[in-house]
Amino acid sequence: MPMLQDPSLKYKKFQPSIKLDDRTWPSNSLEKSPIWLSTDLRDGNQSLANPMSIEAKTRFWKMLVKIGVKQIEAAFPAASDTDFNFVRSVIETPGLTPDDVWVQVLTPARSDLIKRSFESIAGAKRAVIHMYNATSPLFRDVVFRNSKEETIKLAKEHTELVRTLADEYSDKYGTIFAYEYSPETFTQTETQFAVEICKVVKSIWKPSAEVPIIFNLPATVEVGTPNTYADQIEYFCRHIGEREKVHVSLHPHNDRGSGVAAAELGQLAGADRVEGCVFGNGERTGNVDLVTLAMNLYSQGINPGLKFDDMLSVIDTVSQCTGLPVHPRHPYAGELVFTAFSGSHQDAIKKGFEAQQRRADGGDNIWSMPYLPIDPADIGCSYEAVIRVNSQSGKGGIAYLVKQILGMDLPRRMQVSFYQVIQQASDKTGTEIGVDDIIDTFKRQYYLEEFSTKGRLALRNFSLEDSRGGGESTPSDAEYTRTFKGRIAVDGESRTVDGVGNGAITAMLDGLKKQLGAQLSVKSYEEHAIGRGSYVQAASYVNLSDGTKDYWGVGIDPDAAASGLKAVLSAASQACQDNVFPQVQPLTTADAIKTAAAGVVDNLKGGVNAAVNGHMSVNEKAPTPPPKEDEDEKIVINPLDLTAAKLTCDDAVKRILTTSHGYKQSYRHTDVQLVVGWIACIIGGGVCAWSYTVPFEESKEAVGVAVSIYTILSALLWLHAKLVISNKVFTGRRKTLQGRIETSSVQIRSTTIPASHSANTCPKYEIKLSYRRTANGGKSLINAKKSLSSIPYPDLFDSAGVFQARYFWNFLNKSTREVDDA
Ligand SMILES: CC(=O)SCCNC(=O)CCNC(=O)[C@H](O)C(C)(C)COP(=O)(O)OP(=O)(O)OC[C@H]1O[C@@H](n2cnc3c(N)ncnc32)[C@H](O)[C@@H]1OP(=O)(O)O
Ligand SMILES: CC(C)C(=O)C(=O)O
Repeated sequence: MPMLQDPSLKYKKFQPSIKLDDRTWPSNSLEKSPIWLSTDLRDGNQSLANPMSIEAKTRFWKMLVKIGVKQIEAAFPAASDTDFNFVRSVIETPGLTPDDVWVQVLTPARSDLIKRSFESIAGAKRAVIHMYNATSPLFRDVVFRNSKEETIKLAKEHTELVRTLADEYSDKYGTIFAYEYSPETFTQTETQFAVEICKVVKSIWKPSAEVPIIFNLPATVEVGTPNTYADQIEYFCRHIGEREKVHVSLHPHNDRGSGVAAAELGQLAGADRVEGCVFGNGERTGNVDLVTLAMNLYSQGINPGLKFDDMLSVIDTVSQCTGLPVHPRHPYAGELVFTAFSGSHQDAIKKGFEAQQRRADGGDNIWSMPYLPIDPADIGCSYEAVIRVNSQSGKGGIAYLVKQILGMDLPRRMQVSFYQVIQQASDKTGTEIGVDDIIDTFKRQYYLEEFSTKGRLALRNFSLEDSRGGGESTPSDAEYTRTFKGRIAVDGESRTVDGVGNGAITAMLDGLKKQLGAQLSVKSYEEHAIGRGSYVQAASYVNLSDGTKDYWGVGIDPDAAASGLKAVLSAASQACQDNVFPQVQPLTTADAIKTAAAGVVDNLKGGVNAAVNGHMSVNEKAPTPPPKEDEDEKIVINPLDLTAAKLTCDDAVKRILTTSHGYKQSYRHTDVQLVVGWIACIIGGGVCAWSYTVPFEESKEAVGVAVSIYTILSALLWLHAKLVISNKVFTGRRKTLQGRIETSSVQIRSTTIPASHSANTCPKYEIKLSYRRTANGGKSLINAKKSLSSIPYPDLFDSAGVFQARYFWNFLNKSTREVDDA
């Protein structure tokens, strides 16, 4: 059937029954959090194709308690045995329901169902009996065929029954009862009539200010704009009377998509309490979303009283218990809600983070960030998700990622240049380019880290000599010259290069011109430090020109001059690809193979030279920055003490995996050891102490048994340490959201090989890594791998025994990347 040209032939405009010209709610603002009631396990549950099992409800309940909900509608206990038994279990299971949590149950105004509901909450500490009957004209006429008087009578008589039973159960079990009454379909009910029926209910229940009666005013079906709801709420609040003994509660549904707005305006209009579901599950379009409401308050600087600092685990629990996914655009929780793909958004966010950091350094922590209403870190989301790159992205976003991951702050013009490289790749595939691909491309393009020997030109070693002219006096710039002498690998073949200039870079360019015929000049040069303290490195960016085309190069080195020279060779290597060096012929395939082989040989030679000369050639290591905590702390050990060296590395493994990689360490093995150890001590010590107080004849048997138990437990402890813990230094898990929730678990064992110093072999730190990635709560295996890697201790500790956290960080990252390639 087509949509109607004139929908008024079928649909009537919603007309509220009251006119509130002196409404005050538009001038109010939200200042505090409401009382929250989660109806996930009732309204949320009754609307599922497959209602939750007791196990799922229990898991959900625990999560609700953990995030701080104090009133939870557990079930419609008269509906089914599952619901009834679940209510029994939250009351009877020790530790499941803290003393300050109210267990709420729902019943219609029907005496058999009310009685059954009371049976379900017998023995509860605090219980809310929630009774409803529909009050709107449509329901009165069509569903119940009741007059207004009969409708009031229904509510009155069943409230009397609730009152009687509440007194009875209270006397018997000491339960504190609250009563919630819902004139169901409130928004479609004449508001005056809703007030009238609630006044009758109140007069029977006789509430107190200590335990107020709850009048829940549901938008059972959302039929009007949120302002009409707010008017109805304000009218109700003004006319209900004894306001201090009444909690006005909102129960918005979301049929028009404005459930959140209705709940917020309803609070402005005087409501004290909100009923809803986590992520807005519930009948049809759902109940109002508690996460959005709470986080809206949080983003205005108001503590919502609910904790969502581990949003991923909340998503995990809710989606697994309900079988409903969270939409990627869901406010605050969706996979994409803190992510920018588009260039102008990325640019603004990049600048925003830089400005935020500057303000934070000056002590101002107020969040003020383009496009991001809250700090993703507050709800446990990583910044890595903030910027993702596709064909809509711009230079700013790409530069942001390079800065976040490599610590390199690219000059503006270089951002444009590298952006073009990424743009081309992204245009070609038409898909998103992952962060790893961007970083990999960056390192390949500029010959960094593992690609440092892949350029056609690479620095082996060098020396710089100053010549100052002018005798004793300070030389002028014109008099000051520098001589560069060094070995440069040209397609893997070492050549001597020397040249003179007014600085290191011009001196090297002079050498390249003389020995390789390269006509290159510097257009711009910038450098900055990466890291702090003893880990500081220089990052250099140089822009060279051959007269027609520009080439960018990057260098990183602890020594500023070496970093500048590496940047020159990085740019010159690219110029080589364009054949601007007459003496460097284009590579043939055979050449390429030779070059690759020479690269390997050079690496080996480098190692030998390093061993002989006591230092590495300058182009061999350019590690990325370690986590900040590592930079702040300088760890020094006796470099000959292999145990200390191993322990330092073990500690670094734990620190890096928990901070940089976001793993949560599991302490299960330690807990087992502690518990068994304590039991052994308590039994052994206790029986020994007791045996002193009685004659030997009486105690000898018990002492014998205690000694045997102690010995067995000690043996078990030893076996557990030997066989299960063995060399395990880290076991951890982390959850990530990649369109679905994925769980990665990692286990690392470490050893020193060989275990002691030997004349022929350099001692190494070796790690065995086992990795598993699963989805679907562990049911679907995505990736499971093992790897073995090692690194010589002399690479990790300098001659003074200072731990090189940066190198270790690179080593560990490389090892984890090898297994986590899915
Ligand atoms: C807006 C809401 O979300 S309200 C909560 C809704 N949740 C649920 O319904 C989930 C649990 N419900 C159930 O398990 C069942 O519906 C029960 C146990 C409550 C009742 O089951 P049944 O007795 O089989 O009745 P049924 O489900 O068909 O309900 C409709 C009947 O109840 C009657 N009814 C509804 N409310 C009342 C009331 N307050 N007093 C008396 N009768 C009522 C209806 O008039 C209808 O009676 P009829 O069959 O004589 O016409
Ligand atoms: C029982 C009532 C509060 C209800 O769920 C509704 O009206 O939506």
